[in-house]
Amino acid sequence: YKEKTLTIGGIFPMSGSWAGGVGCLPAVEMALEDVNNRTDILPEYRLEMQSDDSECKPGLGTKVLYKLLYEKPTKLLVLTGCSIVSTFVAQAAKMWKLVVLSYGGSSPALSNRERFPTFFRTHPSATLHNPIRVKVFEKFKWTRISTIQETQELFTSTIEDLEQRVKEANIDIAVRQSFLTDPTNAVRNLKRQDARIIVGVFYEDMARRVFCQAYKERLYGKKYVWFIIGWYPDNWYKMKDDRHNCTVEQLEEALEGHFTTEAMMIHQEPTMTDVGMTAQNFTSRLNEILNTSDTSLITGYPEAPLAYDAVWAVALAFNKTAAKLAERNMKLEDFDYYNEEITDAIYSAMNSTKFLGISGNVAFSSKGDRIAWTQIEQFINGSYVKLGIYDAVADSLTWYNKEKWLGGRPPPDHTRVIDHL
Ligand SMILES: CC1(C)CO[C@@H](CC(=O)O)CN1
Repeated sequence: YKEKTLTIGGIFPMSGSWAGGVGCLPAVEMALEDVNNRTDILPEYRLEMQSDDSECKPGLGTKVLYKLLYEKPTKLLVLTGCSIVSTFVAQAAKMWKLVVLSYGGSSPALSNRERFPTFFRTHPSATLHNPIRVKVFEKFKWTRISTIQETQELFTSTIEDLEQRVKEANIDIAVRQSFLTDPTNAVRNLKRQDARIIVGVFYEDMARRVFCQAYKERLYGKKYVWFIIGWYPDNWYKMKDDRHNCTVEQLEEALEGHFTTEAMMIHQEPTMTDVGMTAQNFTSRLNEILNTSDTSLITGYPEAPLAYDAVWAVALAFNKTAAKLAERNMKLEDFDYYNEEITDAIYSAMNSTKFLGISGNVAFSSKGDRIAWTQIEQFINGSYVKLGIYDAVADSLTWYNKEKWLGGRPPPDHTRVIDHL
């Protein structure tokens, strides 16, 4: 029992623009231990991993991939983190008939079966923020929206997806602004063009500059609603940053009442999952392994459930594939980077993944995208309050009626005659 070994490759960013390997590698190792302790999963095989650090750099990530491929034993699949590394690895991996599973890739560009025919991800695409944004626009009858984005591919393709969705909902994006490093003019133009309901997509360092400018332009308060990204670190606006000259109090004033959206990366119920523990069990085990009192300092900590579930998705897919291949008198260990039949079997097993993991229901769209729930919060008196949860599959929005309006009611999306009376 478990006398044979199957090996996968793992590429983890331990430093760089997203050092998510710090929180995710321990979660992957925990999952490998857990699946190898299960006698009902891969009873003939131990699942092992060879991994290395990409520093979230595509070139180094590619070098790690080649090392994994040219060193024995044969790898049956590769786990990746950062989007930028995943795009390089997933384009190369198909030449070795390898399935790639990302636990940390959020870029919408990865939802492309032409470029990435064997790619899957347990990390949701950044476009997952858009359906709940549209749902909330409809809830408050906002049909005139404005957008402001940092010119990065991640944000450009997220706004493109939003444009698509709002059009289908008969909502209009009346004002579009973008900036590279200095948002001053973009924010000024939003004010000039009477933007009211504003979706802002940028990294947290730019968010501080945007809201400092919003403070100066008075583009905040009871007439405005800002929607920004919800996965910035806690107290992101309090970080020391000499690229803007506002005080924390000024930023807090400009930020009062803003909404954030984010994908939910950990199961919200205390219920037992299909991986044999509750989300709380997972969290306490991980905290013990990380041996830290302040997990907010661990990059990749929020994404750790995605990494843990990625290993389970691999183990369950290999389990299914082993049985399928046996019908054709083939074995997983026959894989040799050329055998398309084995890749196809792994691909179709991965494609039909469906289990309740630590990160919630794990399932993939036809493009390999993670299907997940999203949540919306509001910044009220200096802290975030959960306003609602959206399940896009069931198209159901759960709303807690906790929102606060500085003007006592939802602001209109444009100037109305009565405003002048
Ligand atoms: C939510 C976030 C921080 C988005 O970027 C991901 C990293 C990436 O897409 O490269 C990790 N998770």
